[in-house]
Amino acid sequence: MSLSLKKHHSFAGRPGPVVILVADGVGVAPAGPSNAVTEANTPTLDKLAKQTLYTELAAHGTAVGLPSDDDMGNSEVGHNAIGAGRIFAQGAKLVNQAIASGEVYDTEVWQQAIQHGKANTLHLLGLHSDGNVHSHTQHLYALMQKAADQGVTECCIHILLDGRDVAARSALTYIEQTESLISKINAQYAANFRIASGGGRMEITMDRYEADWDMVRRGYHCHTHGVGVGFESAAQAVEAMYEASSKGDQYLPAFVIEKNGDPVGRMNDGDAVILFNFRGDRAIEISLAYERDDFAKFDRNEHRAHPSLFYAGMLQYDGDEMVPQQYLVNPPQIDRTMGEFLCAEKITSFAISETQKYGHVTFFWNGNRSGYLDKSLETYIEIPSDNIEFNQAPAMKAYEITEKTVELIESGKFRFGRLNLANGDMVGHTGDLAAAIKAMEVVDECVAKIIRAIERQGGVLLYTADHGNADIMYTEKDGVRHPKTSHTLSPVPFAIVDPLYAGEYQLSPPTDAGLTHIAATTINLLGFEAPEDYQPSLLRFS
Ligand SMILES: O=C(O)[C@@H](CO)OP(=O)(O)O
Ligand SMILES: [Mn+2]
Ligand SMILES: [Mn+2]
Repeated sequence: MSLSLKKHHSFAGRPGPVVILVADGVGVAPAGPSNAVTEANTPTLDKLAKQTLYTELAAHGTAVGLPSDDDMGNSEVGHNAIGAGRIFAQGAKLVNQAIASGEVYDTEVWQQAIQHGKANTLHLLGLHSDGNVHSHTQHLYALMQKAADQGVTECCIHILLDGRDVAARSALTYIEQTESLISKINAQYAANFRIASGGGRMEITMDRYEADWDMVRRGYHCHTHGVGVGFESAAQAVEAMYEASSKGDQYLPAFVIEKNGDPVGRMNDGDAVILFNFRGDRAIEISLAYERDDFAKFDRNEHRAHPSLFYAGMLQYDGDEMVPQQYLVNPPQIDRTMGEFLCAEKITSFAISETQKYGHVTFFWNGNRSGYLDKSLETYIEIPSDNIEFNQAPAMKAYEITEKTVELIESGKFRFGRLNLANGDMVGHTGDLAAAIKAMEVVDECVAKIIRAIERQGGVLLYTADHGNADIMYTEKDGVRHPKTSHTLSPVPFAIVDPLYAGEYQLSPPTDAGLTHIAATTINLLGFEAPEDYQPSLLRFS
């Protein structure tokens, strides 16, 4: 199918650029003391929610290609949906299907992993929860059971504690479930399955967008060479770390399970390693560390020589850079994204965010493609994020992103642009209500500044979010508040700020309006008819 767009039948577009502002993690939930969005003083956002050109969009579950409507949204599926204008079955669903059909075990990669596991040891590494954003323990359990059924007796599980997609201190629940399957398998097959190492996902292994390679270094040495504080069991490790500080699971340090002072599961030559995460952003760096011969981001031989391993991912996390080379399930094939259509029409555009969300407005936006679609038309800008817990600096880099965005809008060089303000999400994940309120006030100020630039240029601003987070900061049970660090199932706001608006169109959202409807809407506002197979525009033109 061709990538060219037809001129719109009635709307020629505005003189200034169309800009999409994604306020990451800012959903719409009932007002109340746990809602940082409504508790914050946000005059600009309040005004947007009251205008006629305002609606709310579904941002979770089947509307964004997840297995069920119990699945909260996340940045990957949210930005994929906004950029692609259609619903694609996402990693979580594709892995469920491949496991249910047994297809995953027919792959050459699985069979080779089993050969290595039978001759040596199979290592399964990944995020250890049922959050279904990066991974799901049911996937881990299916792989463990199948490996055992196929004759693997030596298997090490390396667990990354979550507390970010699930309750802040829920690691012990998942450890208990995993230990119980381990006991069952070990009894059934006289096998030696065991948890070998672990640590909090924001402390080791799962860095993204090269924000902090040291995290990956710590995780690599922990899982591979057994470097970390030693404990007799994972439960004991977590209990001891809970005693020692008030940190949630995501921030707990690296630990190693030892027997008589020796790690129970170092990686050795000839072993197989499977990373069972399905989402890409936080899986790419550790994959590079395991599979690239010329890897140079840190010294893998610092403690012991880097072993020769058979490495595979659950999915291929980056199809352009082919990371990893070996994988079990084909990733979603997201084609014909909005960016490709706009480039084909020679529309100039910018994308900007800080490191933590930079790949969201580029890689995820473009259907998981690395790099520029067309460098002569696009400008991508990354403002470096700080490596701290973001409740300590809830403004993050929002002011810097805003200042640069205003400059890009006013340069007159761009017809389209998108930016992501990370605050609602990254501060929301810390579970710190006061900081999240502050974060929302910063977002409000930044939105106001961007609106003024749009007004000066006669452009259009689309204000929205990719999923909820800051809109529910705690839950309450028996009078006790439990911080909620995860995303929410909330819809997200969608407001059009069009200073030259003269009634040329009305907002007319279908009942199932979701993030995938933004692309066609944007294309209309740029003066084109949307591609026929896109989810329909939210606008009706008179
Ligand atoms: O931090 C992350 O990796 C996820 C939560 O697991 O958040 P987001 O989808 O907003 O990037
Ligand atoms: Mn997000
Ligand atoms: Mn998030």
